[in-house]
Amino acid sequence: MALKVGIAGLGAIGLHLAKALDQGVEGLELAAVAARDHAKAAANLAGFTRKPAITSLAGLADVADIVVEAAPAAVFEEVATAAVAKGRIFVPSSCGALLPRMHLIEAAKRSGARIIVPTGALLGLDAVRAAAEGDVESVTIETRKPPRGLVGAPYLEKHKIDVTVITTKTLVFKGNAFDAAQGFPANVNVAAALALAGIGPERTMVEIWADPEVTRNTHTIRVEAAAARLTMTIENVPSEENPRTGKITPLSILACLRGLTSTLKVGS
Ligand SMILES: NC(=O)C1=CN([C@@H]2O[C@H](COP(=O)(O)OP(=O)(O)OC[C@H]3O[C@@H](n4cnc5c(N)ncnc54)[C@H](O)[C@@H]3O)[C@@H](O)[C@H]2O)C=CC1
Ligand SMILES: O=C([O-])CC(=O)C(=O)O
Repeated sequence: MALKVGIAGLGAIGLHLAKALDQGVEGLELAAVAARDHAKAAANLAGFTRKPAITSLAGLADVADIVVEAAPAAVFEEVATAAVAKGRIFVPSSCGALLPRMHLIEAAKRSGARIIVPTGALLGLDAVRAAAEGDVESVTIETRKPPRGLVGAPYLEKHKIDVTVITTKTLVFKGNAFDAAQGFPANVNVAAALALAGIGPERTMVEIWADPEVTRNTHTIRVEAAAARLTMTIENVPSEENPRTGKITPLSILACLRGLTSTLKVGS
């Protein structure tokens, strides 16, 4: 029997994922979505072969085996708490919001839920996890985004940094992954995923650059470990709906969901 999928948020990630699931993915069935604007959601779902139910954020966990969160970080808790309490498989996009809520992992242990953080807009988490089974000296991530992809970040507002007037590449943040995720909740979920894969949010170091010369959301990770040295870069095409979000993100989540049911699974 197919696993039922519920998606919170029908934006750059959620709508693409919903469309892909509606086109048919073996072992998975789109059962429900939660959206802020129900009329808009109904219009977006009009052409779907099998229309999913439209539920509340918490209501997804009542009907879905797998709850994918693809909404703003501000509503993360509502989706996550219900999914974990009901023992579902919870797949967060806003994984930066998980860092200050690690109690959800204890709650998941009690309920039998699983929390599966997708690689999302990043790369190489298989190698980082493997390296972290041994000794790791350092993990860093350098993120470069076109300035418009950083607008609205609470850290920039707090420090009165106006990225729209930047004309040369500028380092706007340097610190650990925990602080990066709090200051840039819509920009560096990748840093949170990297931290969770490797040596944790306090030791994972992050640089965020506003760079008018880049057209892609670019992330470079560097790992110094006893077993290997890794340097990897991904250059993501920003999505039309939300320039903060790379187009690869819904594809990565789809690949992650396929891995939950497929007979052949590649990568750790
Ligand atoms: N893990 C990763 O690698 C990445 C994570 N993200 C994160 O994923 C999340 C989703 O990203 P996008 O799809 O680009 O955002 P988006 O802004 O395009 O879409 C979010 C959707 O959630 C809806 N929404 C807002 N409040 C809601 C509510 N109360 N109930 C239901 N729906 C609600 C909005 O109407 C919108 O359609 C964001 O937190 C983003 O920062 C984005 C890119 C990469
Ligand atoms: O899409 C990207 O390049 C990364 C991103 O927004 C995030 O990690 O939140």
